[in-house]
Amino acid sequence: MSNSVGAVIVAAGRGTRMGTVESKQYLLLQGKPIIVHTLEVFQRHPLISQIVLVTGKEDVDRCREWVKTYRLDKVISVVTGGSERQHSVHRGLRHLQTAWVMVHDGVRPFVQINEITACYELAREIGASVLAVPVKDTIKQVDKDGKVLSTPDRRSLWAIQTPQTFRLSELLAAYESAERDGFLGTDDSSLAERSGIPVAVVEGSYANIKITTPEDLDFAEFTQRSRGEVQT
Ligand SMILES: Nc1ccn([C@@H]2O[C@H](COP(=O)(O)OP(=O)(O)OP(=O)(O)O)[C@@H](O)[C@H]2O)c(=O)n1
Ligand SMILES: C[C@](O)(CO)[C@H](O)COP(=O)(O)O
Repeated sequence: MSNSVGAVIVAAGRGTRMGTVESKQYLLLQGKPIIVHTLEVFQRHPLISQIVLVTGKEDVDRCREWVKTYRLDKVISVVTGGSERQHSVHRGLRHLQTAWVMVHDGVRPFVQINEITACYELAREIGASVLAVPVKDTIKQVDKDGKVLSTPDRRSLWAIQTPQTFRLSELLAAYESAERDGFLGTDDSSLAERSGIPVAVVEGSYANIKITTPEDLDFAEFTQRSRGEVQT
């Protein structure tokens, strides 16, 4: 139990920026739903013993079917999410029984096995970890009228991805505290940070995109095809 690792995969969003009728996590990539590609990476990882999939109420049945069809036997529960990502993660966390948890976006199917391992190892050492990449562009802080306020030093800026790894009990406490205080964050680490949990970054890959807008689908098709060709 002390080293056991579970994953909460969140897929209860509506994908409004993608603009498709079908929610983006269920669009097909090389003939398979994006969410299944994501689940398969965690299913394959030897460290992961349990997976909780969080999805929309109307999608629970088809997700359970895919769990059977694709033999995703580490998936212990398919549960319904909430109106914000944070609520969906919180619901998922309550169903895990492991010591450690990795929270991951269902629409990041290109995370690699070695990245998951590195995230777990750094979390064990530091307390918590997030996968991330250094930003490539210059970032400016801009006010509501479009006026540039400052240019932060790029060397200290990282674009944060998932997985994000924590002790399950500590992350649950951070989620309870955020709920009590009405704090809404855009990632899990921001809740951990405000609870005083030390978090460190693991340098990942620019390929671990969050499929968000239509142009991401071209990249996703290309990446999935080329990875398939390398494996065959
Ligand atoms: N209420 C929500 C919102 C988001 N997510 C999940 O969190 C991940 C990251 O969210 P994002 O890519 O921003 O997805 P959406 O919220 O679906 O996209 P949009 O903001 O364009 O509607 C996705 O796997 C999404 O399904 C979730 O489980 N529950
Ligand atoms: C958690 C996350 O993937 C980190 O990049 C991201 O913040 C989630 O995106 P959302 O738009 O806030 O749902």
